[in-house]
Amino acid sequence: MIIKSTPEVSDPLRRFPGSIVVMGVSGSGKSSVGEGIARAYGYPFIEGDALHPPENIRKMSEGIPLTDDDRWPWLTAIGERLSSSDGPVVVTCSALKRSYRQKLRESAPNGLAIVYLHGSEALLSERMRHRTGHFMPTSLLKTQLATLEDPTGEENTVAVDVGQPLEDTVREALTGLGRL
Ligand SMILES: Nc1ncnc2c1ncn2[C@@H]1O[C@H](COP(=O)(O)OP(=O)(O)OP(=O)(O)O)[C@@H](O)[C@H]1O
Ligand SMILES: O=C(O)[C@H](O)[C@@H](O)[C@H](O)[C@H](O)CO
Repeated sequence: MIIKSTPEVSDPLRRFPGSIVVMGVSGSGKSSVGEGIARAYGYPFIEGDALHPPENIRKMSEGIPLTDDDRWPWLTAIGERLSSSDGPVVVTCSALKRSYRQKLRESAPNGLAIVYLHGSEALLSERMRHRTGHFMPTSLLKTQLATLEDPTGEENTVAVDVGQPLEDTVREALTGLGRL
């Protein structure tokens, strides 16, 4: 008897053809997971925090939350990287509000997937407390969570719970991207 193989429901190595934004509040794992996705796909990795104007970094370091006006030039800089890139890239950006994500989507010429990393406040603050040499104080996590507009259900969006080992988080993100 010949058993016809069914097509894979989800192939983690089926690469999303456009760029990918890895989003979430501070400490949700954007850099770690973004690097993992970029490595798996062979796409360049862009650390969104490196595109902040120095004044934004100074504010956050002092425990002052950013405003829309602070974030807009930063989102523009990230959008420029998306629009000027020759091929798809993976970029990290907290992208807390729907309007911010809309701006990023409009900047990506070949479509944009969003990987949304989420976890409990207790878990995220614990991870932030344990990392060293990062400018972002744990005290800002509360305002990050208060500002966050959940992207679940938006176009080309994959939500991943980060309450699991990093490799599993990356694998789940790749599986979700493979389904888009
Ligand atoms: N399953 C996991 N998924 C993601 N990150 C994890 C996981 N387990 C542990 N971590 C750790 O959580 C910490 C926060 O991750 P990371 O710095 O990548 O977050 P981030 O969202 O980029 O933060 P920020 O926006 O503040 O720069 C790191 O120390 C990372 O190693
Ligand atoms: O949107 C914001 O309030 C900020 O940009 C932050 O989210 C940081 O960029 C980042 O996450 C660093 O910890």
